[in-house]
Amino acid sequence: DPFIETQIATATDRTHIHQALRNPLNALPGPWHAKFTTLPGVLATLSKQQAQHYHALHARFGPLVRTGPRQVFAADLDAFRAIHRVGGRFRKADYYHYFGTTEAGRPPYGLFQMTDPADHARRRKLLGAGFTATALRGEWEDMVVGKVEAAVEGMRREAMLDDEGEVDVRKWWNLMACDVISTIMFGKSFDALKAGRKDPWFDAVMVANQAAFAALSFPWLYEVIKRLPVIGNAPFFHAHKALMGKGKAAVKNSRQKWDSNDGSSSSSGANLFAKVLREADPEEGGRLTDADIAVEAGSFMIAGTDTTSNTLTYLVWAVLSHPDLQAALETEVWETFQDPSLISDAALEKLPILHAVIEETLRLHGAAPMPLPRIVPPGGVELGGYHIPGGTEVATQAWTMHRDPRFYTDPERFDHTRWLPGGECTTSEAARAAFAPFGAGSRGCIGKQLAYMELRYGAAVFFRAFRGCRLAPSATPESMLMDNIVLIEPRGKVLKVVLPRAAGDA
Ligand code: HEM
Repeated sequence: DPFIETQIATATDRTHIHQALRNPLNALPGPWHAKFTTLPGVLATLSKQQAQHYHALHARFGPLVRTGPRQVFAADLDAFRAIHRVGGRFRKADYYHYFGTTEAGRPPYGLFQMTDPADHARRRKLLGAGFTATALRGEWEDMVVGKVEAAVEGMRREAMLDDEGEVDVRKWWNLMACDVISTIMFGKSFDALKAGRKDPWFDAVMVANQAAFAALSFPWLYEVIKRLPVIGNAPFFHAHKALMGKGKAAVKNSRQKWDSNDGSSSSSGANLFAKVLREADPEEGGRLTDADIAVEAGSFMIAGTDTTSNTLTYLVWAVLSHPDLQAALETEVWETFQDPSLISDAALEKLPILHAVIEETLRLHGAAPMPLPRIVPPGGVELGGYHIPGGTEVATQAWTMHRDPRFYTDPERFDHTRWLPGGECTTSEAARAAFAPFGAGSRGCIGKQLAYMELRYGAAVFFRAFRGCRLAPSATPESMLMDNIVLIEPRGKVLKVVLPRAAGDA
């Protein structure tokens, strides 16, 4: 069994002490145990301190740190550029195979999970056309507006029913982001906003993620337990089946006739794939099987929901924590759009304060600041003055790049003025180059323009509707501490805001 062979090879590699002593990575700075194990990073991840753990190692050991027998972290601009350069030969680590809706680590892989550069380039070409700003504005902007307005309306309703006038904005941003991406992927929204709660599909995602993490971190144990009678039947090992089952709806709606989709349930129900398949040349289109569509639909749901909604949540938190900024943003959106019919994504993009607030939120609270592991190409590379052998895993993380005082003055401080004309993020080449909330290069976020559209509309419609809102007493800095396993989330899980009583009348 090739799988068992790989596991034995990996385990032997980890435990062979004499091999560890000959490793060229021994020249790199790092904790002593990095020669033998990656376990401290796994444990930090389990305690939701993934990016923070590696950040602390950078603070202690510098921009290049060895973190495991064959694992290195880099936080230098040159190293970052080399690793993520378009056309560069660093491929994604196999780790990504564990982030899908299929059985842990098993194909078929979606765009996010693919590690083979040629496979990825083909798939990206096929799907990418649907995610440019122009395509999104032409095909989905009205739908996004509808979902954002429904979320803000839901917040208003919930606050009115609450004695203190409080509402959990994180919940509503999450439902909004879910309905947006499900409409694009499935042709029909999951209707989370209508139901007022997350679709049960996400429960299966959570269980599948836990199984994937177990399979990745403790492969032997996982494979053994999975094969045991009774316990091997536990939902933990089978959550992926429900996810793939739901994916069939995406397949069905990819066969619908594509015409300008308004995203409502009454439209044809055509989804992104209907357009992709219609426009791709038959040979390329033919490469997208039913299973591929089901996998992509699920994978985009995962990549496109909590990311955007947690970023919007932190945006509201950051703005309400700075009353002068709140007043300035409220005035900007209110005065520019006294006539709400003038609001459009293209117009929102031009608002300086809104733009600056979004960028600064993405710098300090971007939802995906985690390590992005890549594999050093055969022959090895020079990084930060050290030779890194081919096959080494090397990771960069936005968490550290975005908090580096070499690139940003007083980096931990939320200061949107950095992004205003003349601010350091518009004048400093290094500040711009280190900013990578959506990753970089050919594996950068395909949903970046959609995320910006949701962030712009979400923030503008919210601060226009709820002028003078404030943080609820429960929204303390402790409750908003960032936990991180891949994505960030507030430790308190909710962000409660007190809405003004006559909110939304405007
Ligand atoms: C604020 C919101 C978002 C943030 C911060 C974010 C961040 C990221 C990052 C850092 C990566 C690179 C991962 C890596 O290199 O390992 C990525 C990739 C990706 N994102 Fe996003 N994302 C966001 C929203 C979205 C949305 C809305 C979608 C859905 C359309 C999406 C879909 C994807 C996909 C499919 C990839 C893989 C792209 C590829 O490998 O070609 N993301 N995202």
